[in-house]
Amino acid sequence: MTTPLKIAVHGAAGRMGRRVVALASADPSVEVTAAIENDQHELLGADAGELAGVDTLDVPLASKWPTDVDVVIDFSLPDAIDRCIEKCESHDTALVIATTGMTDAQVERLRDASASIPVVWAPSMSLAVNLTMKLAQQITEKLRDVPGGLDIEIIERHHRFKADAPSGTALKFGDLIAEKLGDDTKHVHGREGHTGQRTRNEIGYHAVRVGDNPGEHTIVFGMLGERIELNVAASNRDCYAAGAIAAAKWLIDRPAGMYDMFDVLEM
Ligand SMILES: NC(=O)C1=CN([C@@H]2O[C@H](COP(=O)(O)OP(=O)(O)OC[C@H]3O[C@@H](n4cnc5c(N)ncnc54)[C@H](O)[C@@H]3O)[C@@H](O)[C@H]2O)C=CC1
Ligand SMILES: O=C(O)C1=N[C@H](C(=O)O)C[C@H](O)C1
Repeated sequence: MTTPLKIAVHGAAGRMGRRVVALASADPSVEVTAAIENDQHELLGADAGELAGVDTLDVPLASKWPTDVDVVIDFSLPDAIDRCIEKCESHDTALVIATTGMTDAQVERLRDASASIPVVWAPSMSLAVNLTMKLAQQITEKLRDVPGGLDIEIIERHHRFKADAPSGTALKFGDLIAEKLGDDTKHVHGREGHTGQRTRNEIGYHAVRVGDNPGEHTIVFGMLGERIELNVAASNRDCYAAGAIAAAKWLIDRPAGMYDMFDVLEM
């Protein structure tokens, strides 16, 4: 048997961090060796397995950066990202980064780091979401020049606790669709007041925050006379956690570089 991949979960006490710990603890090919949290977290010292609702792992929630780790899986907050990138770089550790809402400067910093460490960065680790992104691009390509015009709007729904809007996934859908629409695409966030008629080159974004929704995206392709709606919805967070663990396993044999879930899923 090969040695299990040593994983550190960054943001281990969060909604996603706990699911990563839970799924990883049931997978013999990986081992959670560290559970990183912010230095003010009230649960520091608690066992990461117990927090995740599985067996005790003897891995305490800690803020100190661990040493013996193959891959860091990050589901945290933008404020925590600078340290995470810096530590992965200085420890020469592969990084799967799932946090959304990063600033442009942080994305630049991540790109710099990927010159020396392998990084998977994706706003959604879900197989279904990434497949839907490809479908959205295909539909856009086919309908872009349809007589009467094509209107594309992205509606995302998430739980009330989500801190960023629109979702990272909605923004990525928009960027991928814009690649097929052309350079003059305008990204329009919500509409209010006397907006005038919709222009032909815009993508509209609408962020709904309700209850405990773990993530849902609907891409509306509206034409005169008919429309297509692509809907992809999570029933729980395990699609993201499983995707992140798959990304960690895939990443470990790669050279330094910036990868995404299309690379991991070979799409
Ligand atoms: N790429 C993907 O597939 C997905 C991405 N996300 C993103 O992941 C992020 C986390 O989502 P949730 O788990 O729902 O949020 P959450 O708020 O439940 O968890 C974030 C965790 O990060 C911790 N944290 C804050 N500062 C830290 C620091 N300095 N060091 C280490 N940990 C720190 C918090 O204490 C908290 O436990 C969000 O940006 C969300 O949009 C969420 C689901 C899927
Ligand atoms: O915060 C969440 O929950 C999610 N965030 C990601 C995003 O912003 O795209 C991915 C997923 O939709 C869940």
